[in-house]
Amino acid sequence: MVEVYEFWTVIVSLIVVKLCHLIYKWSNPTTNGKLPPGSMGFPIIGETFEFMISHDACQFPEFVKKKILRHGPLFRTSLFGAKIIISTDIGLNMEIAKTNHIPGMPKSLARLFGENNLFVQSKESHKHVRSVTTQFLGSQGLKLGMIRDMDLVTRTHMEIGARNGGFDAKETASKILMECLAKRVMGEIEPEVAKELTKCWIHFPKGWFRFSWNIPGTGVYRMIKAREQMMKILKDTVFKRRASGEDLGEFFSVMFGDMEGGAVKISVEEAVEYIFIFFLISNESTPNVLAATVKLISDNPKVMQELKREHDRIFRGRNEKETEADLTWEDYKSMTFTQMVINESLRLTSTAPTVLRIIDHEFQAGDYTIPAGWLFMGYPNVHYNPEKYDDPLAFNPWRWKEKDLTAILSKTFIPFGAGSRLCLGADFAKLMTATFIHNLFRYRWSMKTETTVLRRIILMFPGGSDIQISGETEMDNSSGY
Ligand code: HEM
Repeated sequence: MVEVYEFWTVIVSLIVVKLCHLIYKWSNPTTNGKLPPGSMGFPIIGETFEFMISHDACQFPEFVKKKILRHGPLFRTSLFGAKIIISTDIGLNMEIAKTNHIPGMPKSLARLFGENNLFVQSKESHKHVRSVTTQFLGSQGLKLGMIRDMDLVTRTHMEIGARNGGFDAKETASKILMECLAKRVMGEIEPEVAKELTKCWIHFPKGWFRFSWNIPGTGVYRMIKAREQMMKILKDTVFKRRASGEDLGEFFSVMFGDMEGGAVKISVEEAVEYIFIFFLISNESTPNVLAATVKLISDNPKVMQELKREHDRIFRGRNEKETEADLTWEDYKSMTFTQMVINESLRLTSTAPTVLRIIDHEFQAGDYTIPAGWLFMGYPNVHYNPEKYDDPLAFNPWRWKEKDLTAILSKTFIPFGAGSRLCLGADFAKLMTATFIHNLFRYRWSMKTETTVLRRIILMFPGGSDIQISGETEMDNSSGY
C-alpha cells in the first residue's frame, strides 16, 4: 500500500516539475540575444483576453497604451497561442515590412484560409496575383472598368434604402462591394450562383479573428464550412465555363494566363482560394471603415456642410453639361475635400496593427533581438503623434489641405501597411468611400447620435450603423472651403 502511495507521489511530483519547467520556458523564451521586454501571460492563452477587450475605434487600445508606458515602443507578448512582438515605432515597422515577406497570422488562424492559400505560398505566385490584381484595382483599372458600375450600384442601393427611410451603412456598403468585385472578378454570374455566394457570406461569422477551435457549433466551424461551400461554388463555376467555352471573366483569364500570350501560372484551386481571401479582406475592411467615416461626418456639422457644398457643385456641373448622371473620373478627382475626409478617417480609425509579418530571419532592433518565427504586429501610432498631427485625437480633415491626397503610404501615414504586402485594394476602397459619400449627399441624411464604433482588432458597430434619410437635398450654392 505504501509502495503504491510512493509511486503516485513520484509521478505527481514529476508532472508538477515538468509543468513548472514548461511554464518557465513559456514565460522566458530563449533567443540568441536580448528579447524585447514584456510578459508572455498564461501558457497558450497568453494575454489574449486583455488584448481582445473592445475599445473606442478612434482610441488606441488600453492594452497597447499600458504596455508602452511600462516597456516602451517595442515589447513582447503572446496572443492566440503565438509568440508576438508588438512595435509602435514607425521606422521599425517600415523596415520589417520591407525585409519580411510572410504575412503575419498565428498558425491557428492561418489554417482558416486554406492549405493552398497563395499568401503562404511561393513569392513568385504571390507576385503574379499582385500584378494581376493591380491591373484591375489600380487607378487605370478603376477609371476604365469600375467607377461607372460602382456609381450605378451605389445609387440603386441608396434609392431602395431611401424609399424605406434609411439603411444600414455597413451592410449596404458590403452589398455594393460584393456586387462590384464579383462582377469584375468573375464577369456576369448567374443569379442563383450570386445568391448562393451571398448566403455563404451571411453565414460567415462576425469577428472570426479569435481563438480558432474548429468545434461544431462554433463560429470557426461555421466559417470553415462557409469557406468550403464558397470554394465549391467558385470552382464549379470556373470548370463549367471552361467546359462550355464560356467567358471566364477578365480577372480569371489573366490569372490563369488564358489571355493572349499568357502562360498558365496557377491552378484553379489556388486562384479560387485567392479570390476567397481577397473577398474576405475587402469585406472585413472597407464597409467598416466606410461606415465609421459616415459616423465621423455625421457627428461634425462643419464637415457635413463642406461636403455638401463640394458634392452639390458636382451635381450642378452635370446639369449644366446636360450629361447623363454618371459619376466620372474627373468628378472623382475634383472631390478634394472628400478625399481629405477619407484620409482623416483612415488616420483616426487605424487603431489596429497595419504591418503583420512572420519574422523570417533573426532581426536586430537596437539592443533587442527579434527571433525568427515570431509574429510581428506594427501599430501605426504615428497617426496619433502630436508632433506629426496637431491635436491628433480631433477629426480635422482640413489638416490634409495642400497634402498629396493620392499617397497611400508615407512616413506619417500607414493605414494600408507597407512593403511587399501593401494593401492591393487601397485605391478601390478610397473610390468606393468617395462614391458612397457622393451619392449620400443626394439626400438629407444623418446617422443616429447613439451609434457607437468600437474596435476588437476589427471595427464593430454593436448597435448597427443606421443612416436615416429625410428626403432629397436642396442645392447649396455657396463657394467652397
Ligand atoms: C479601408 C479599407 C482597407 C484597409 C484599411 C486595408 C488595409 C490593409 C492592410 C493594413 C493590409 C496589410 C498590409 C501589410 O501587412 O503590410 C492589407 C492587405 C491587403 N488588402 Fe487591404 N485594406 C482595405 C481595403 C481592401 C480592399 C477593398 C481590398 C480588395 C479589393 C483589399 C485587398 C487587400 C489584399 C489582397 C491584401 C494582401 C496583400 C498581400 O499580402 O500582398 N484591401 N490591407
